[in-house]
Amino acid sequence: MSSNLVRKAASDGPVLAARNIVRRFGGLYAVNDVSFEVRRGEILGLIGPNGAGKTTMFDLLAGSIPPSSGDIVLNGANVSGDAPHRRIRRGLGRTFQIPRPLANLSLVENVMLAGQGQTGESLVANFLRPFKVAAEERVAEEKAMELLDLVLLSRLAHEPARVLSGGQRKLLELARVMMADPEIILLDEPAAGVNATLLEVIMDRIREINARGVTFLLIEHNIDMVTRLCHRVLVMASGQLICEGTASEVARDPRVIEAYLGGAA
Ligand SMILES: Nc1ncnc2c1ncn2[C@@H]1O[C@H](COP(=O)(O)OP(=O)(O)OP(=O)(O)O)[C@@H](O)[C@H]1O
Repeated sequence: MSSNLVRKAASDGPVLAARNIVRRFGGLYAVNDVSFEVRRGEILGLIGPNGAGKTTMFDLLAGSIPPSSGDIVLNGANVSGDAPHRRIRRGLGRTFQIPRPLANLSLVENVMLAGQGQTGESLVANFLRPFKVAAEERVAEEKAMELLDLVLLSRLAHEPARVLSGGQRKLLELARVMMADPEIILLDEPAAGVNATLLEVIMDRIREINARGVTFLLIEHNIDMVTRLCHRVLVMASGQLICEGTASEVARDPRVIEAYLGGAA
């Protein structure tokens, strides 16, 4: 892949930061005063027992829901009030636990659809500037093919997405999210429902994309994957951040053991 598929860092500080984030659902504090920073270039894991608040935290970071209080800072800019598409433009990508590609479109079309701001998106522009639109589409297709190559799916590029296994859908999702040149990708349970062989491929691809300068924050229940992949790990329980450190540090922490064995910390 050419290096121009990875955008240049906008600043030297943390890529993403949560500052005293609170999110209530009625009387329930799903996220309760959580602060952390995602360092540029790292693979950071977010773990915790069921109901800890991890998915809610992702929804808050991506802008799907607003915080009750606190701030989200992306590349030094406070984006707490920004809609998801504005955060995508600022370099934040997100994948979902269960990817839902458009089943009847080819893989390359699915990846191209994730592209941003092409002239062809406007009907008027399409009519007035057909050559520009065609040229942009060619560039987008080339980039989509490069990304499919990166996730080892290029031989299936023109097959409909419905032929893919669960694990291959996760790889397609990685290519889709890369189409917008993210600086950081939020990965929601990349190992869920994936067979052991494909899991190795997914880990290898995440490492490769990370080596090209993309930062990752990932929610994962597969502790083996977290241990092998993540440079650092955050642990949430009952809406709070209870511990952070390397995988082996957090595994030894009594608060983490208590959270997993005894329910809430
Ligand atoms: N839209 C909502 N309305 C009400 N309560 C919610 C809502 N979303 C999440 N919750 C509650 O917030 C808490 C945190 O849920 P969340 O899904 O963020 O946990 P999680 O750590 O992602 O869990 P899991 O590992 O099971 O996915 C839970 O008690 C959940 O029931």
